[in-house]
Amino acid sequence: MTPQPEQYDVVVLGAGPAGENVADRTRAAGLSTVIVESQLVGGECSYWACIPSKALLRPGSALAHVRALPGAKQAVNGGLDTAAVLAYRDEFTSHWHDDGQVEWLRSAGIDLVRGHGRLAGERAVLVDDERLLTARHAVAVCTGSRPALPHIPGLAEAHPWTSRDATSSAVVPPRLAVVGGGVVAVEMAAAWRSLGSEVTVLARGGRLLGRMESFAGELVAEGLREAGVDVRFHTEVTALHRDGPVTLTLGGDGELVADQVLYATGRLPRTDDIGMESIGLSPGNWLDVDDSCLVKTVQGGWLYAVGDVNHRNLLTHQGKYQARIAGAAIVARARGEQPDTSVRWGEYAASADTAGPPQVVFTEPEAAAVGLTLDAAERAGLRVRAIDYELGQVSGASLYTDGYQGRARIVLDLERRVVVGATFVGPAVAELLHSATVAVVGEVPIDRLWHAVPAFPTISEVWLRLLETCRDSG
Ligand SMILES: Cc1cc2nc3c(=O)[nH]c(=O)nc-3n(C[C@H](O)[C@H](O)[C@H](O)COP(=O)(O)OP(=O)(O)OC[C@H]3O[C@@H](n4cnc5c(N)ncnc54)[C@H](O)[C@@H]3O)c2cc1C
Ligand SMILES: NC(=O)c1ccc[n+]([C@@H]2O[C@H](COP(=O)([O-])OP(=O)(O)OC[C@H]3O[C@@H](n4cnc5c(N)ncnc54)[C@H](O)[C@@H]3O)[C@@H](O)[C@H]2O)c1
Repeated sequence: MTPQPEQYDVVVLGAGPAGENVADRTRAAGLSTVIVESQLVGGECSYWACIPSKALLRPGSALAHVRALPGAKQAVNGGLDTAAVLAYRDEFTSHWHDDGQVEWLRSAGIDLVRGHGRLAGERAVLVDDERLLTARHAVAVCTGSRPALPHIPGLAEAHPWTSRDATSSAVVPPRLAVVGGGVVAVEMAAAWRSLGSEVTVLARGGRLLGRMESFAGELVAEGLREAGVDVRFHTEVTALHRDGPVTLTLGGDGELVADQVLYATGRLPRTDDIGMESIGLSPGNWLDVDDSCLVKTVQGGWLYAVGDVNHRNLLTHQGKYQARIAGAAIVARARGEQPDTSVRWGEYAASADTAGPPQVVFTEPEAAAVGLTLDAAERAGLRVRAIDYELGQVSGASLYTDGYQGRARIVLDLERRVVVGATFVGPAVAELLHSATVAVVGEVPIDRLWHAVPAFPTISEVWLRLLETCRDSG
């Protein structure tokens, strides 16, 4: 029997950072809003991704900085306290309980329905076949993504770790093999190495962090190797066999035995079991959206897809940004307005998604980038120039740690004389990134940047050095 419909203005499917922020915006504007969640309110980010991974990484990076600082290093008598690091991580995930986030929903006036939601035709979501939620104005699909595992003989039987296990394990594997050369691979390799695992990274390509400038991957590989990680390139895993430990067969390069293997080989959309067929769409695909996150192939202006599930940028801050834009568009359309989603940097267009989003990789050294790489800018047809500077030559950096190593690059658009991309790699560069984001998004003319004076002696003085290098080299 079909349950009685419960009508809301907005139904949000998935309570990760994207879903929470859509709901926040629509509810704050006075639209009745319900959110459906099958696991924990807060999503992957809070419990199996950003938060636990950064809690695992931070102690190792703090220790590395102290160990590189004369006077302070003498105070260090041992390594990390593994139990204390894992306890710190567990605190940050609230021991995998979502009471705090449920309370936030309640205080914001957003209704929560727990269970697995599926679209049930236009403007309707059926939860566990028990409750039927209908939406007067919009349904927002915010179901996120999950790890993609390749088809390799023996992989399923080897019970590999995915990002979920790598961020929540209570046990440090003595030997950890990490397959992949992207962000999850390098961050988790760094974290578990700092906790004592013998880590081997198996990258099938010739570099790490393929979406960043190539020097970022090179410096991160160097940092991993200095920490004792065995980083191997052009290495393909062709089969796995678990017999207690797991044996990985490496195409053309023998075998590797490990206690655990992490597969960090990208993501798939969680759209395979959300009722896509009920609205004429195929399950299992990323949802293609316009700049206000409205699903392009669905008529009637009621279906939005926000966050990882639309594949624009798989990052929490971009999902939250899209949610603010989509929320504004839903509210405007609910008021009968026609929001103009074509205005770049306008209220209803997630333009920053396509300008190159900011991202920090929290390894040691950190890699932080925003906007276009030199290659991407050239491929986009821009006439550009890269300006590089060694970060270790900046006073603030040399004071930060002894023997500071790092590099900065800005990509300058020679026609418009604005910065279209920036990359910083080095210890503690994460907090530098927002200065670059403001310069890129604000399209600040390089002549005006001379007046943005960085304080002495901070690492930010690299901006001045980059401008001087640009001037001196014509
Ligand atoms: C190890 C790791 C580390 C990361 N670190 C960072 C970082 O430092 N910074 C950063 O910006 N990004 C990071 N990311 C990426 C970030 O986690 C994602 O971009 C972000 O979580 C996406 O948010 P979302 O709301 O789209 O989806 P999710 O966080 O995946 O949330 C989706 C929610 O929907 C629920 N759901 C799914 N299907 C249904 C259904 N049918 N019914 C009901 N509920 C459903 C899920 O249970 C989940 O709670 C990391 C990712 C990984 C894997
Ligand atoms: N600090 C952060 O911002 C942060 C941290 C972690 C994850 N994330 C986000 O999460 C997303 C997922 O991260 P990820 O590292 O899983 O994906 P990714 O796309 O960054 O990297 C996937 C890696 O796996 C490799 N790969 C793919 N298929 C393979 C196969 N069959 N065999 C061997 N290697 C294979 C790719 O070449 C690549 O090196 C990313 O888009 C990232 O933006 C962000």
